[in-house]
Amino acid sequence: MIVLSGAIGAGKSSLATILSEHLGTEAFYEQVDNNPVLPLFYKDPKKYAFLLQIYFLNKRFDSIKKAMVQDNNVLDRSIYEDSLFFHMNADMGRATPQEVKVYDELLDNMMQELPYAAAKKAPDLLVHLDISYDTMIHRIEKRGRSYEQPEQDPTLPEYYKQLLSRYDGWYDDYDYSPKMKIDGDKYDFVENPADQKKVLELIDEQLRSRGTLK
Ligand SMILES: Nc1ncnc2c1ncn2[C@@H]1O[C@H](COP(=O)(O)OP(=O)(O)OP(=O)(O)O)[C@@H](O)[C@H]1O
Ligand SMILES: Nc1nc(=O)c2ncn([C@H]3C[C@H](O)[C@@H](CO)O3)c2[nH]1
Repeated sequence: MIVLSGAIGAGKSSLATILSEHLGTEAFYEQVDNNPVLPLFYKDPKKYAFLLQIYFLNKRFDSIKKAMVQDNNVLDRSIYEDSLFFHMNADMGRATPQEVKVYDELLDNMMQELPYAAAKKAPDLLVHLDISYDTMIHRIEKRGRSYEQPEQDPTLPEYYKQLLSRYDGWYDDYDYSPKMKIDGDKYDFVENPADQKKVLELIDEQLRSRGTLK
């Protein structure tokens, strides 16, 4: 299983489609447009942060179990980033220490079950999409989900900046599997075929060296 990571609008869903088509495998997507809790969270984060987190945890676990059945299936966000989101929200006062404790223990407990539920516990490769704040805002505007737009809520730019700064440390500390970083500002793998080819080559190279691509 290949897992993609990156902030909001980094291009994970787009790359999951491109990469899985390239490898002839299946992509597993985060529940967004059909997620009933996400718009509630953006409207009232304090009330819904914990519920949203449990929603994502449940869906993510389900995707991991399905994705791990075959080499090189692609998951468009890691379960470890959910924890990054939740701890950031908790530090902003949107979840109580008790909720954090319940979440952390539940996550830990569920992760211990993974080797029984799936073939392997960790991904074969993490592909991190690194983007700047300007790119992030541009992509969020381009995609146009209403509840994510900065003009809906003046606190969102600060939320996005915090998220990006936490991602830097998160990637450096990540050690569950081999990892690689793609410069999401530099490579327009959505609209530029030469960039797309280059990004796929970079990932293929890593997969070959790990023995999951012949
Ligand atoms: N490398 C890229 N070059 C140009 N446009 C891109 C690139 N990556 C993504 N986009 C565009 O940016 C928007 C967001 O991309 P996408 O939905 O793939 O991001 P994501 O990382 O899955 O976001 P989220 O975490 O919110 O689910 C889309 O409109 C997509 O077409
Ligand atoms: N609070 C919170 N916790 C998560 O684990 C999480 N994962 C994703 N998201 C939000 C970001 C995008 O708006 C949208 C799509 O990624 O969903 C999250 N929000």
